[in-house]
Amino acid sequence: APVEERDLVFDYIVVGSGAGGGPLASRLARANNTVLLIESGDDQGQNYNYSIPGFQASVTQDKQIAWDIFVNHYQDQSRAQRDPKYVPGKGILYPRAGTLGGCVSHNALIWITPHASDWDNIASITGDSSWSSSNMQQYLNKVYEWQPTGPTDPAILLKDNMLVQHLAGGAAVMGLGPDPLAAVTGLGQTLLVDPNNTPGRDSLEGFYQIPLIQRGGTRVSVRDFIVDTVNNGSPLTVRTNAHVTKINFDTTGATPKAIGVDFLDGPHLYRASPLSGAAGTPNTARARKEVIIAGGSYNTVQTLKLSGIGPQAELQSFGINVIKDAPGLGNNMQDRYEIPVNALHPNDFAILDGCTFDAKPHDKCFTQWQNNPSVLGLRGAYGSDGLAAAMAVNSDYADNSDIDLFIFGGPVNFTGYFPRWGDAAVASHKVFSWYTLKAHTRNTAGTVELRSTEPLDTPVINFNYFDTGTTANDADVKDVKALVQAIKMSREANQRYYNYPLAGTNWTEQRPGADVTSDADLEQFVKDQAWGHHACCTAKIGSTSDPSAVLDSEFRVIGVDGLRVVDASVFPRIPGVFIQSAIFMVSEKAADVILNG
Ligand SMILES: Cc1cc2nc3c(=O)[nH]c(=O)nc-3n(C[C@H](O)[C@H](O)[C@H](O)COP(=O)(O)OP(=O)(O)OC[C@H]3O[C@@H](n4cnc5c(N)ncnc54)[C@H](O)[C@@H]3O)c2cc1C
Repeated sequence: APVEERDLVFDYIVVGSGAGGGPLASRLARANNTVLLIESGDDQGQNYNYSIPGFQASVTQDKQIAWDIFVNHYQDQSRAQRDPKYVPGKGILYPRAGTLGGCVSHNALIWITPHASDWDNIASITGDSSWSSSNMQQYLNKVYEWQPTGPTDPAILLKDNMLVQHLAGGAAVMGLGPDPLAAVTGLGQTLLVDPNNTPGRDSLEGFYQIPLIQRGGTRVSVRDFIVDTVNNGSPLTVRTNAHVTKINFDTTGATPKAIGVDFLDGPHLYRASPLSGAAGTPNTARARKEVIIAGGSYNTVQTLKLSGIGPQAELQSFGINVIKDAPGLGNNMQDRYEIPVNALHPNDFAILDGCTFDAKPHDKCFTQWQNNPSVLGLRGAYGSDGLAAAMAVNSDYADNSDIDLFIFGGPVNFTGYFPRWGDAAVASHKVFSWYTLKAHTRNTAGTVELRSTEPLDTPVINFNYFDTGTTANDADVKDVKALVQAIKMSREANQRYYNYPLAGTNWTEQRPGADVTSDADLEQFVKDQAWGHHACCTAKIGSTSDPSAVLDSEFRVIGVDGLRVVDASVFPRIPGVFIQSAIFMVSEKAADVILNG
């Protein structure tokens, strides 16, 4: 064989370097296995959009990083059009990242660890007690070996009196309102409370700081763990600018066995990238032991389907040779629902003075961030992701005692995702948003289907929101009503702002808007304008007797040898409040299962 081909034989091939693939590939290589990590994007670690937490909105627009995926919340286009974020002919923008570190390299950095019930549910579905919450704790400890976390320094927030007024209003709604005369110091105390490390935190309502994946005000995460793994001499080969098109199987035995992948070399090949257009150069790699797919909830499904694993009828309709009928693949997709309350002031928030969010010489906040490289408290607004603190709530519609509403606030004009949303989020310095993330959503009706057999095409993604999705046991009604409760709490926080007269100006509500008051109108607002960004569960782990399960409890694709999936798609039910910590833990667990059986 030519030298090149011999070079591309590894113990393990991992496809995708995000939350699922990055830690796993690093761990396998640190245990002295040769690993090929194939990533469609490239390394943007030196790009300020990556490293500055305050650029978490701008980074999703960075052409070097962005995968602009468009999805349908509703298939009925007349209904879809009710959302001002809708783009005719395309749908709703769902930002993804094609870069080293995956979406962890462009996300909002928020670090909230999963609920115990998330893991105990998998243990109970599969009968595999290694998924119990008590056993999963060790994997969180392993994540903390490489993942630093910490909140924004409260001192930064407390310098802005108008911001203090708003946050104190939120604390007051949660029964933790400081004495109006000592709002700054009282709020300072409240903001020391860590939502991940408070006893009983899964169900403890309160007002919390928001931990971020950062060290000293710089984003640090999966990308850095991968780079450190290469630099410490572990046998990890990272092949960036390489897009996997197909998994190859040996079908001579009784069970098909994954033996490698075909891929295309070249930058920005995937058509979700604004820089796409090139066709790439075909290449192939072989795995001695296993192939692990970690392309994320959309791309893992696409890659498996193109390779002959998926619902038989769908594969046959595209003329794809069926390796394994997996009726559940691409179904069961879940996501949060999120919704804002935006309040507009006549004047700017002081914390944003001089911030132009472009790292140009006139960007005073950038200069401050750059001149104080390691002291978080001195780095100013850009050391934060702009989201200051959160109300954690168990809504009246929750199925158990776990927190199911996370209502976070900050001086950001956030209304969801649409083209150039990142510019809109920071262009005005006059808007405060309380914005709710609904955890433990009940809709499992989302789907990812092939658009064509062209691997560089994006798939067709339907979320089937609310009443067009899961409706059994009033699932949709309860989710809507919980979100309406959150809007009311956000509005109450904005009212209580006036209890803390620190010279903040009067606000007017931009969205939902003063005229949207009845429950019926608020419910309609939620249905029209909610969005999500934690898509998951498209290749679920399940009991081997469940025909819709795609993976067994050890991440193996059921009915195929040498092939696992390790990313956001593996969850049977959407975990916790934020998802990256749960995926990192899954990735560490997968490494343990593969290395130690
Ligand atoms: C805008 C945004 C903000 C977010 N904010 C937060 C937050 O604050 N906190 C939180 O907990 N979660 C957040 N999330 C969610 C979280 O970042 C993702 O859920 C998580 O990164 C998903 O991990 P993954 O491994 O499944 O996929 P990804 O992280 O998307 O990684 C998949 C990787 O695979 C690569 N890939 C895909 N297909 C191929 C192929 N065929 N060949 C080669 N490479 C391929 C992609 O380029 C990508 O790098 C956010 C998500 C978004 C979109």
